[in-house]
Amino acid sequence: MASATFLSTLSLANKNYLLLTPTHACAKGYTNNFRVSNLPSIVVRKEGSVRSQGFVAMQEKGGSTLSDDSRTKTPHVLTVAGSDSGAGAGIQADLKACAARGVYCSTVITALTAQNTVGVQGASNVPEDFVAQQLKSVLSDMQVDVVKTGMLPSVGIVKTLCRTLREYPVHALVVDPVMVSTSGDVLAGPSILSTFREELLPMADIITPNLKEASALLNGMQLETVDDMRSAARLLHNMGPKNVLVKGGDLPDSSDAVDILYNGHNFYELRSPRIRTRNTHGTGCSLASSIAAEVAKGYPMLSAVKVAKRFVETALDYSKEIVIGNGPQGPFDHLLRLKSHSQDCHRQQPFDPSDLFLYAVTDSRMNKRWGRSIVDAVKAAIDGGATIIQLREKDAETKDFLESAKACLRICRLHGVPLLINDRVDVAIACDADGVHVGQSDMPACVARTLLGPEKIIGVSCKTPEQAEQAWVDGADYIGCGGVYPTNTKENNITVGLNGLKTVCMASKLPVVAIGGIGVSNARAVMEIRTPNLKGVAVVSALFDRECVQTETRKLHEVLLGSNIGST
Ligand SMILES: Cc1ncc(COP(=O)(O)OP(=O)(O)O)c(N)n1
Ligand SMILES: Cc1ncsc1CCOP(=O)(O)O
Ligand SMILES: [Mg+2]
Repeated sequence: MASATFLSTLSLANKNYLLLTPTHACAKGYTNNFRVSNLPSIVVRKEGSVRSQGFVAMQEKGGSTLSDDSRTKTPHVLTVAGSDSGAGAGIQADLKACAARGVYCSTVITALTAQNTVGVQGASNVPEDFVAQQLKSVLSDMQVDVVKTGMLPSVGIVKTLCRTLREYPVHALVVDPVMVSTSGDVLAGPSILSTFREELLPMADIITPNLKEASALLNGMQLETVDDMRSAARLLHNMGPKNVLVKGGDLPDSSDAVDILYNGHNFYELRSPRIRTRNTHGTGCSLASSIAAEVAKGYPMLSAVKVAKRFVETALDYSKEIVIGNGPQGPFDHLLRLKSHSQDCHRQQPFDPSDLFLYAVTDSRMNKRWGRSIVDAVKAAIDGGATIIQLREKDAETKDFLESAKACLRICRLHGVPLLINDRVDVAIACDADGVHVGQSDMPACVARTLLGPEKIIGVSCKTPEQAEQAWVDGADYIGCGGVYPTNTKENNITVGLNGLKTVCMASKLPVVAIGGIGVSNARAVMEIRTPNLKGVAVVSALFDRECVQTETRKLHEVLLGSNIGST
């Protein structure tokens, strides 16, 4: 075990590190807080604590000692809990909650349960010595910040955990004293209560009982009001945990969800509107894991609890209509992804380069000039044969842009035409558009990719082979090359001509759409440069600065079909 009480060297990734005692670290300007922004986030703790005797890792370089910011530690939660085969609660919920909250999560499994949305059909405890082995494997190697406990089904397992935590201290311990599943099945019997009270609770930084669990820990005390919850929190605090969160989800006659947090000095009443949903299985596990995640990131307990509670409420609200299983209590979606995928019958198709064939790019000024809404413009372009739409609304207020984008998206989805947003990655995310188009001075494509995820379509404007190469490296799906011809639509835009287009097409590993001054009269000439990855033309004024968008789109469509290039 690394000790903070002496100075030593440690080899990490073939580099030598100095282990600093808390005294050294504080003298260097590190605080006793767990994580300080911009500083290496390895724990510095007071000596004598049962917590982590952590250290600040300092890289030795050429005799001088430099702080190694490049090795910022990943926040790490270890969950010690039971497996839920239905994956709504237990280990599986903990993993999802930690993933959603952006921390690493390792697992020690204490029991296997056969479980679904109806209830718990069976449970089998993992032997104590194998729980001990799992704990040792993770804690001896993986720099765990916070241990979170869930189902601890035997006195022996609780004792094993407490013993191992004394041997391998961590920064914080979050105890969810799971005793009864949400379906009412008993997961830890009364014999465990005294071991909880005497051994586990005194080690905890926070415990998170619901009303039934708080009552069981307090020998059956009646808990029916918020005042009762406060009394329970105080009594539980006397058992040794630093903080107590009594969850009032089961409180009768309350339209709000009220939880009481008590830290021995102050009571905090955390109140939020109750979310009416069937899908609450695993709420307790997820809340405790989320608290653990925020503590692992370095938040103080009150902030951690508030953020965790808000996260779970958001996920519950998002998951209200999800249908999984036939029982009374369904799981919810921690990653806020399942609803749009499962319920949207017009979901996005994977990107197909042939969609670039007739690429219609809207322009708010032109539509205004011709007295049509952006939605009408998009409808007309699709009716005329546009194969992809980009909303390029440079003057729109964000709120109006978002509303229009949502309306356009409904139309596009109905017709199976992808809808991209120009420049505004935020708007694309907010309306769940199919992707974005960004230029060289917009948000870098690699950042947009991180924000949008792997499935969305990203296009990048490129005038040179180098830019085309970078777009590919950044994870773009296509490039827009131009202006091929002079244009009034974009000010100060350099024209690359057909030669520039050809050069970029030949260098590009990505499909290309040509843009700039293109219309019925010259589209054929553009396509005739005959490079296989030129898939189509992107057009603004030749479609939208005209009286009838549908007619102009149809004419261009015919020209492109006539050129017989790029459509496959
Ligand atoms: C398909 C397509 N290609 C290029 C552009 C131009 O994007 P950008 O360079 O960011 O300029 P603005 O359109 O934002 O003025 C485009 N929009 N679409
Ligand atoms: C946005 C853009 N990027 C390069 S040229 C251009 C304008 C294209 O508009 P138009 O089709 O009216 O020439
Ligand atoms: Mg742009």
